[in-house]
Amino acid sequence: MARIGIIGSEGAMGHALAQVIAATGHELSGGIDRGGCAEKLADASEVLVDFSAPAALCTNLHAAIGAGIPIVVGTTGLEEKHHRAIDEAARVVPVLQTGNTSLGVTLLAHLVREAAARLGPEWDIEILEMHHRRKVDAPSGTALLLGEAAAKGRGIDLADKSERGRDGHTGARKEGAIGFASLRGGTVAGEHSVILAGEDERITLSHSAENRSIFARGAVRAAEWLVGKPAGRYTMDEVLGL
Ligand SMILES: NC(=O)C1=CN([C@@H]2O[C@H](COP(=O)(O)OP(=O)(O)OC[C@H]3O[C@@H](n4cnc5c(N)ncnc54)[C@H](OP(=O)(O)O)[C@@H]3O)[C@@H](O)[C@H]2O)C=CC1
Ligand SMILES: O=C(O)C1=N[C@H](C(=O)O)C[C@H](O)C1
Repeated sequence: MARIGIIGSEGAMGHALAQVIAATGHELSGGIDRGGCAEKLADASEVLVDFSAPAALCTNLHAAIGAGIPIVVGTTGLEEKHHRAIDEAARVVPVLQTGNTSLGVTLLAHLVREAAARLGPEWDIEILEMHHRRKVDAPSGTALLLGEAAAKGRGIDLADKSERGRDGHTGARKEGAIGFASLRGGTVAGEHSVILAGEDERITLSHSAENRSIFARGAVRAAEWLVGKPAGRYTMDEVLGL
């Protein structure tokens, strides 16, 4: 059983995490939100779970390093500089970052990679996501994770091929592009579809989150798995043995 500290504890994910921590017999060492002291929380914890905001990431990584404990980063909307900071931190403590902690999406990424690897670039890949009206980042972390999986399958760099935010006279679709589209509304917990569109046929690989408990369960599983691991950057694949 692990002593788990939550960053973003009053948020939607913070509440879902607290429920899973209680239900699984782990101990909640505390929680912070904006203005809270990450160092103090880290000192009281065996592992941190961060579902807050990108602006908090560096402080949270430093707190984990200061206390010498692992951290799960579930926050999305991360940029290149955040990934560099995660790589740096992972030299000192165990860090797991993912845009989606659920078993279903972790498996879906494998299926997407496999499909992209087997189908040629004449199959257009489009990623569609829908989330609740409160979501502040787009495309979702999951959509980007699925885009990375498709790009890996194709042996290309996503940054070179991604098409985001089409509007106006865009011109025809570029061969080999990976497109993203984001919808926002209501209370949708998370819908993702990867559409592979070929000549006269289409494959759609989809995942629907019915509520946030799937993310919370995955994050708590990742947290308990990380305790005692050597420094390094880990993935949900490793946690779930996929
Ligand atoms: N990887 C995954 O599987 C999942 C990832 N997410 C991601 O997790 C994040 C949180 O989602 P959600 O819970 O829905 O969002 P909410 O807005 O409901 O909660 C965010 C919480 O983080 C707090 N927060 C904001 N800034 C800071 C800061 N600088 N330091 C500490 N706490 C801070 C907020 O406090 P305050 O109100 O005071 O600003 C709030 O309590 C998002 O990036 C979301 O995309 C969500 C679900 C699953
Ligand atoms: O903000 C959310 O709610 C979610 N965020 C993650 C994302 O950006 O993909 C995961 C999940 O889809 C819910």
